[in-house]
Amino acid sequence: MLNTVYRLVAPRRIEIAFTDIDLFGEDVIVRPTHLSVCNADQRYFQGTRDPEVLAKKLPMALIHEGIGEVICDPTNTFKPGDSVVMIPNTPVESDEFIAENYLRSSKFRASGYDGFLQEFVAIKPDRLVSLPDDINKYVASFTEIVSVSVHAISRFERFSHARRDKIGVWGDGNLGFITSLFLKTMFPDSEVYVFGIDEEKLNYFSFADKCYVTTKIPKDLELDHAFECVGGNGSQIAINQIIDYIKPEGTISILGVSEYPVPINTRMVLEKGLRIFGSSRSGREDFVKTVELYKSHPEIVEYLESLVGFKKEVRNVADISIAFEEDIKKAFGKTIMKWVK
Ligand SMILES: NC(=O)C1=CN([C@@H]2O[C@H](COP(=O)(O)OP(=O)(O)OC[C@H]3O[C@@H](n4cnc5c(N)ncnc54)[C@H](OP(=O)(O)O)[C@@H]3O)[C@@H](O)[C@H]2O)C=CC1
Ligand SMILES: O=C(CO)[C@H](O)[C@H](O)COP(=O)(O)O
Ligand SMILES: [Zn+2]
Repeated sequence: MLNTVYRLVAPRRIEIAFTDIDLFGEDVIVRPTHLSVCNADQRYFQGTRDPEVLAKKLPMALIHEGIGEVICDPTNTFKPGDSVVMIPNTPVESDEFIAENYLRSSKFRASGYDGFLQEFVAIKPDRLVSLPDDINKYVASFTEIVSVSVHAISRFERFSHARRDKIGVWGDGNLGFITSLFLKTMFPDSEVYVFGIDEEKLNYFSFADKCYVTTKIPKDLELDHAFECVGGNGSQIAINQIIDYIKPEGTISILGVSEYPVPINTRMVLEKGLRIFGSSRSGREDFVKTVELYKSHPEIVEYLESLVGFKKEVRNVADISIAFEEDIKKAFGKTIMKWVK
């Protein structure tokens, strides 16, 4: 079957390519319905990655956050019409100690390998997780970034000491919102404090115990542990501020992506005996856990509705480009493209 793939060939230039899809192989054929834009897509779209990286990874279809409906499944795992979330990480081996998203051999869609911006996606059945029929599809479209938070919090549970009375989250954007919301859900006895730049954005964090603008943090405030969800140029200030406010033996979870190495106050990391760990992407078990949490805590999905930002119906390259350009301008929330057949 002929498939249309929407590939970024150069910054801000998306072109159509045609590929052939085997309907009788081992892949499920999914028609993407709702696709959500990640900051990583924007770094490729705007060409802010290193030119060498762009030269190596383009052309490729963007988007690694998305859901769709099953068209056909030669493996009989899914039925036509099933609503599914697609997992972008694609492992080719397994390891006893190293999670699928950290194996250097794994491929990741929209990072050097075609993402979900295609008419049809051919995908292994274990890279799909069924969604409840009645879930808000705009919210479900960004399940991948939610699963990244769930993954980092699950690792935090393994790495941090058990006094978790006060946990700080730096970043008043999407990842900060999701991480603080899931910390409240997964550690209901902990107080979650959010630290951001903009009071208006912090108003969205109604579930948090306290919110602070980073220039007005009380001097005597102390945290047991903290998450950095800022990335980019803000990473350095955020990580060093965390180091200032965290108690000895605390754990810092780093999630923000930076293009350049970030200088941090290692002297205080040593003096306080801090543990710092990074997390990137997620795997099948994180997606399954995320969908289970949607079902067991339906209020999560309601809170996540606040992140549904600009909705764009897309039919062609021009519509897709508008979605990416509008996403650059938005103040808060996710941009979601809905395919119109
Ligand atoms: N590890 C992973 O697998 C993943 C990593 N990411 C990365 O996480 C980062 C955040 O993503 P996302 O939430 O979508 O992006 P957003 O831009 O929505 O959020 C970042 C927020 O942090 C705010 N900020 C800037 N400086 C500071 C500071 N010093 N202290 C506190 N907040 C600050 C920004 O404010 P302002 O806009 O005013 O600058 C913005 O609101 C990105 O680098 C992204 O690429 C995303 C998904 C998965
Ligand atoms: O967004 C992400 C996961 O959801 C990661 O930040 C992204 O996968 C990093 O990959 P790349 O090197 O292509 O930016
Ligand atoms: Zn992402």
